Parts: sequence; structure tokens; C-alpha cells
Amino acid sequence: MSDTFRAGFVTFVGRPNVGKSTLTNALVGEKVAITSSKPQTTRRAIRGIVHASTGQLVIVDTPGMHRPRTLLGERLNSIVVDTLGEVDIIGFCVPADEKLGPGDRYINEQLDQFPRAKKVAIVTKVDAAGRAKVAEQLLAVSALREWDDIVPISSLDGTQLDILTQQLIALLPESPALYPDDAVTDETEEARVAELIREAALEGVHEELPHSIAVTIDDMIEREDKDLLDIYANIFVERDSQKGIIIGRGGERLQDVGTRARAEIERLLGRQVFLSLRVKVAKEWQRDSKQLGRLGF
Ligand SMILES: Nc1nc2c(ncn2[C@@H]2O[C@H](COP(=O)(O)OP(=O)(O)OP(=O)(O)O)[C@@H](O)[C@H]2O)c(=O)[nH]1
Repeated sequence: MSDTFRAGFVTFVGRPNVGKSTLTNALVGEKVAITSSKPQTTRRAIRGIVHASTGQLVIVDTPGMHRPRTLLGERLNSIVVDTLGEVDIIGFCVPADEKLGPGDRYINEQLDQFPRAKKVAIVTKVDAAGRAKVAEQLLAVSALREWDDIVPISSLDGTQLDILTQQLIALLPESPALYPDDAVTDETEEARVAELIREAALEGVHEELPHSIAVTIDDMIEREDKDLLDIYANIFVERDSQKGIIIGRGGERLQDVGTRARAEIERLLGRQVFLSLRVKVAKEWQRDSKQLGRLGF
């Protein structure tokens, strides 16, 4: 072991649902990227920061690569390309419990455009596959290209996460720390609160609705007579019918979203909050560049 300190950026790519956000959270040890069983819930380049004695690993979380169908889709893809051009390491994630498919191969081929980045294959979810299947997947992945490393992991039970951190840091350039050693993310508190609300609103909704939800924060203000933070937020959807789905019969669903979001926000901020949620319709916001800008994309 040398005492060289290393620091730099990594991003995880892979098909939707392969476990990129869960891996980010597991490595950072705190909830920074939202996770969901729905594909493509990640929209922003969120950084999580892993601190080790050997170095500092800054994780840039990108949306899954996919073929764009809307303006939002195009912006997401351009975020991915911008991100990949800047990072030191690209971690290509494939799940152990599904055979390599055309989607994985497509993404792997895209990586040729980023010769500067080291490339590490990460076989995720090994807890969900038997030993033979994991071995088979490692073999299949190693045939795709000359990887700088191949690491099988599980974010769920923690298998090999320390090893992955060490291997990734070993591939980073020599550098002093890039962030203070108590920082876990450079996202603003407000952006993290908005993401937690979006995550709560996404739970249990189907099909195209996930892409139609955006959250903005109007205000976060201290209550005068109490140790309480008042948060005023908007949930934007694209159509009146979607508004009904979010609100639910007699407002029941919205109340439930508020309760779950508030619990997560209180955990993040370590204090009591009052959360006021309003559901608004912004017609076809995904296709409208002015509205995309207003909603933070
Ligand atoms: N069994 C198992 N499931 C996992 C593991 N990691 C993630 N998952 C599950 O896989 C699903 C997708 O995980 P995410 O982390 O949201 O996947 P993602 O690749 O970030 O997805 P997008 O944001 O859609 O690109 C969730 O239901 C996770 O609980 C793991 O190590 N083992």
C-alpha cells in the first residue's frame, strides 16, 4: 500500500433498473440518489461522495441511456454524454440475474466514444443469482472489451462494496481531496427535498406517469414560534387526469405521499417539518423548452 491520495469522478451507466442508484447510495452510505423499481427515475446528475483513507470518489449519477422520444429524453441523453466526457471512470453495470442483451451491448458500444475514462464492469445484484450464474455473467461481460477491472457486487447485502470502492479509487488520478471530508453531496438541500417528494409521489404509479411528474419548492421557511420548518412544494403533472391520480379519492393518496415524503425529509434534515403539497398541471411540460427550464431541466 502506498500513501498516495487519489480523487476523481466516476459515473455508473447501464440499462434502467440495473441498480445504479442503489449502488450510489450504498457506497455513499446515505440516501442521495432516489431509487425506485420503475425505470428511468433518475433525472439529474447527483453527486455522492465516498471518503476513504486512500482517496475520495465522487459519484455522478446519470439517467439511464435510452433512445430519446421527447425533448426531456433528449436533454437527459445530453446530460449523459456531457457527464461521460468528464469523468475519470465509467462503471458499466449489468445485473447478475439477467442475460446480457442488446440494450447492454448498445451501451457498451457507446463507451468507445470516451477513450479518456477508465472502464470498469460491475456485475450487480449477485445476491439474486447463484454462483454459477454469476460466473457465467462475469465471463460474458469480460468478452465485451478490455476492462480496467471487473467487480461483482451486491448493494443489498453489501457484498464486495468495500473492494469496489478500493478498486475504483486505485484507478483515479493522484489528487488532493476535492470536497470537504464531511460532504456527501453537492446537491442543495432544496433539490434533495424536491427529489424525496418526487420519489414519494412516484411510488405505486404506473406506465407513463413517472415521466410526467416534476417537483418544485416554492419556499422553505422557519416557523416563528416553533422549532419547525415549513416547506411549500408543488407536484407538477402534464394532464388533469394525472392530477386526479396523484390526489386520489378524497385526497387520500396525496395525503399518503405527503406523510411518506415528510418522514424522509425529516430524516434528511434531522428536524421536524411541515409539508404543504399542491398538485398543478403544466400541460405537456416534457415537450416544451420554456416549461422544462422553469422546472429545472
Ligand atoms: N436483489 C437486489 N436488488 C437490487 C440490488 N440493487 C438494486 N436492486 C433493485 O433493483 C431495482 C432498481 O434499482 P435502481 O438503483 O433504482 O436502478 P437504476 O439502475 O438506478 O435505475 P434507473 O434510475 O431507472 O436508471 C430496485 O428495485 C432495487 O431495489 C441488489 O444488489 N440486489
